[in-house]
Amino acid sequence: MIYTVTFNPAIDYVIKVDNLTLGQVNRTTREYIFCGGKGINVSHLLANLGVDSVGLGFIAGFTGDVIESGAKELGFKPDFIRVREGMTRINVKVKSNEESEINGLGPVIHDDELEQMFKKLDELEDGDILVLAGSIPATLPSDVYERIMGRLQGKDIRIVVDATKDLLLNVLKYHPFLIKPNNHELGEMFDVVLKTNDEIVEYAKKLQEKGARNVLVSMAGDGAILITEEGEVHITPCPKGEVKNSVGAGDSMVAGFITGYLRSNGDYNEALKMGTAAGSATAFSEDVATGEKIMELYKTL
Ligand SMILES: Nc1ncnc2c1ncn2[C@@H]1O[C@H](COP(=O)(O)OP(=O)(O)OP(=O)(O)O)[C@@H](O)[C@H]1O
Ligand SMILES: O=P(O)(O)OC[C@@]1(O)O[C@H](CO)[C@@H](O)[C@@H]1O
Repeated sequence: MIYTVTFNPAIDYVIKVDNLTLGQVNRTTREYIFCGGKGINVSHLLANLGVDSVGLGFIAGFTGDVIESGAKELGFKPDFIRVREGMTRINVKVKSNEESEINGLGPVIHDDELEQMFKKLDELEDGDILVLAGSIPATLPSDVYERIMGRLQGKDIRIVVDATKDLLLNVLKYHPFLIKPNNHELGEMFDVVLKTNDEIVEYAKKLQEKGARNVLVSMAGDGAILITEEGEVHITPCPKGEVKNSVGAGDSMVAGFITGYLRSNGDYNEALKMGTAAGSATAFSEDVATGEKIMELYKTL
């Protein structure tokens, strides 16, 4: 089974505003509300491709209820832990002349609630896939991803981590199957600005030296570079199209990659192709892309 963990789910409130002006009343011209958070987006896209998954994470308050019922509608099994303090956040994504995001704090997670999550994850079995994606609420210890991976050591579980900076760097010693920084995040980890594909490959390999197995570096409209555990470098451009909402493109890429990898019995070219199709299909959609849209783009790659 594939399990996704979203420590800090969100309702994404995506609004379009003409010429956003700070300090004034602005009015939306379009608005959308989606169930979000990185792991949830991964489960959503997997469901759109007909792949089953279980969504784990913490929810709270009435916004948490929306996430729970939303998950069922989106087609994956919710197994969230309801926490007692605070509420699931609402993240605001403003599309104007520029794209801006305001991501909320999320609820307070107490030690006993975190322990419940550890217990659930202890039940994972050989052959399962675990996706740890997104930020963690400020009330949680910053080594929580490391602690999860440490507990699962010794089991044959492929772990995918989509996180930034120290959250990601600190788990590399546990040899995650896949990590997916974007090119900017990769540069930030080493305090450099990466401009060329050669530089991206060089720094992605440094993450492998630290323990990562496969490193997938996404580059928004410029495609992606995969460095496999065998040291092969695959570079893929991405399809061109009208970008409608790139929120969740990275999560879609992760879900597409997993689907392509599983369906082809471990062919990394296929995984990258499906990942690229899924990422771009979401960028060209208002919400996480449908299976039809993904397969349409996949055929063009
Ligand atoms: N403008 C675009 N045009 C075409 N494809 C895109 C575009 N933006 C994203 N994609 C697709 O989605 C993939 C992931 O995008 P990106 O690098 O923006 O991930 P990310 O930074 O993790 O995204 P996010 O945090 O918004 O989910 C890209 O490799 C590409 O396949
Ligand atoms: O605050 P985090 O956890 O880093 O990111 C949360 C988030 O921006 O990521 C998803 C897109 O990748 C959105 O659905 C969600 O709002």
